[in-house]
Amino acid sequence: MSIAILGTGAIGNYVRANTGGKITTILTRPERVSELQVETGLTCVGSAKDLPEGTNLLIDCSGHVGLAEHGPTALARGIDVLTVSVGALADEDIAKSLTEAAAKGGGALLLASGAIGALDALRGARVGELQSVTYTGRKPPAGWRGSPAEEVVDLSKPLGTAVAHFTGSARQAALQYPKNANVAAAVALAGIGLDDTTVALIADPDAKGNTHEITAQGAFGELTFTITGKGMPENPRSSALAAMSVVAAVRERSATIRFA
Ligand SMILES: NC(=O)C1=CN([C@@H]2O[C@H](COP(=O)(O)OP(=O)(O)OC[C@H]3O[C@@H](n4cnc5c(N)ncnc54)[C@H](OP(=O)(O)O)[C@@H]3O)[C@@H](O)[C@H]2O)C=CC1
Ligand SMILES: O=C([O-])CC(=O)C(=O)O
Repeated sequence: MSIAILGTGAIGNYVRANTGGKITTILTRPERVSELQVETGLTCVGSAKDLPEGTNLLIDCSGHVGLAEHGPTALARGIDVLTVSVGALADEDIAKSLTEAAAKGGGALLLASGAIGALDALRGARVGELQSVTYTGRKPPAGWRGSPAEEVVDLSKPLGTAVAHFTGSARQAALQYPKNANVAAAVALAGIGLDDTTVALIADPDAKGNTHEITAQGAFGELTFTITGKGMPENPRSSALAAMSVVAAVRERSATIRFA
């Protein structure tokens, strides 16, 4: 298996450090190719067109823009793309370009479970009638820096109480919070879709970590799921589990017994 990675931030570096040398190529911004090559000793390229022949997996840990820029080219070359940037699919143009490239080239877009769980249960539950799914994302105030939460609440001052700075659909959440609501999109895509999944995003001074909660009702019964994830030291906005879920997906790719 020949694997490339896009993104050398908190998630990308964790993934590279925990996949036992399986990642041999870094796809980066063109201006960073030489510097990263010296720093890592790996093959570095500035475009998905230049990924070495034989690459069969590109791991995207870069965010929506990186997936939109490079995903279609990789998929059109028949390279599978495993992504954490799930919320990018809320943009209909990006979703169309990824879908068409995958259909043309035969690569598959693989969605990492990321910072959340219970997606397997939602996928099963939607086979029966799934009536409602809600997702609530709760992070300490610092976890919302650089997001539209700053237009609603002053994150530089101590918050006395929890503030819900967004309520709406998973599609709106994913489009407005590209660095914070990939989980909302994943819940929606596993369940009743981006427009019918109800989302609330909360800055909470008492939050013990990045808390994600799902409730669902349907023919299967009822589901409540809560996880409080630790933020990554390099980027408290991103939960460590998001990076771990990518490592798990890479490890399981070559396993003969694995979850379907
Ligand atoms: N599915 C899930 O559960 C989760 C998904 N995410 C998603 O993962 C993304 C990455 O998270 P994290 O690692 O913490 O973020 P970081 O900001 O730490 O790292 C992002 C990395 O991606 C690179 N990058 C961004 N855009 C491009 C581009 N257009 N071309 C090439 N490289 C690019 C950055 O490079 P540079 O420094 O040059 O900008 C940087 O190396 C988040 O933005 C979010 O969308 C995050 C958490 C959970
Ligand atoms: O890492 C998290 O806790 C969730 C996150 O940022 C996202 O969904 O984009």
